[in-house]
Amino acid sequence: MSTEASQGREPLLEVTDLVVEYPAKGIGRKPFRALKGVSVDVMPGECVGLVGESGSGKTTLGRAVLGLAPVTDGSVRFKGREIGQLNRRERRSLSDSIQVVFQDPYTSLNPSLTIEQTLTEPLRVKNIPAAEASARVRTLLDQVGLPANAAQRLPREFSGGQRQRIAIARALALEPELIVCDEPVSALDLSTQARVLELFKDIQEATGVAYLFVSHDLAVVRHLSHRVAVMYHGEIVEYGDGDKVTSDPEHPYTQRLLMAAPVADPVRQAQRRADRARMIEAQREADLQAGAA
Ligand SMILES: Nc1ncnc2c1ncn2[C@@H]1O[C@H](COP(=O)(O)OP(=O)(O)OP(=O)(O)O)[C@@H](O)[C@H]1O
Repeated sequence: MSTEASQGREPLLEVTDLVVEYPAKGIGRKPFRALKGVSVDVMPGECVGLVGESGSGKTTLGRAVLGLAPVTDGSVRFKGREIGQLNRRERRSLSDSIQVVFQDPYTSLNPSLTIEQTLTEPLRVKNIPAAEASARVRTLLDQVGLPANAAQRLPREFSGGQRQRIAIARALALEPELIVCDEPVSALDLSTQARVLELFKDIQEATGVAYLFVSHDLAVVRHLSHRVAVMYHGEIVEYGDGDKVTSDPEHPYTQRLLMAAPVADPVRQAQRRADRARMIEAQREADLQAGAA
């Protein structure tokens, strides 16, 4: 099913029968199959919500889209190209086209860089002249609802919601076509969540960027997803129109999710996600450096 705006167009992202296995921990043990044949697609300018409980495989799917998961079988195609078969130059260009926003705005920003430095870093790698980069920073700050004087300040001077706006601005710096949003509002209080979700929506309307929006919270994905995929134990059990899936689900698991309480141990969950976000960021930076070399 496609959104009205995207009818007749090719998918931006096409994941087909994807299997991801993590290596066995210990001799004689089997690899752990985190994704068991997952198919999902995202059209240009669309938001596809990926919802499911902790451990269902959402982050693994997001990592596979970024080319960072051990794909055992199936395919991940971006604009028709198999991600695993890209050469170094193509991978670098993919890093520009697919960006990521993580859950924790406290750990995803470098505390020693000013906001201007944070936002110009990806532009510097692309050899964009300093004056042009500065102008771009002003535009990005405006786009995410922050004042121009935020540029000279450090992340610690901002609230969680403001930091997430900065992380979104950084993701937008290279004008990506797709942003993988990995629980981007889960660390925020409810009213801040609502404002940041509105921002995601406004940005999508203004720029036409597509989102793969990962969340454990059905209420969050409902807010901006055109389509919703529900994950359970490494499989997609329900996939379709966002309103339908989030208000009148067919699968018993989605029905339970609709009634479910939030995560049992949010502190542990946040810690695990922060660790993984750091790992993903380090891998992407290593990729970028390797590409720039
Ligand atoms: N690097 C890894 N090595 C081994 N197993 C892993 C690895 N990363 C994730 N897993 C396992 O794969 C399964 C899916 O994990 P994943 O993080 O994708 O789920 P999730 O739905 O995003 O959960 P959460 O919301 O808690 O992050 C889990 O059982 C997890 O323990």
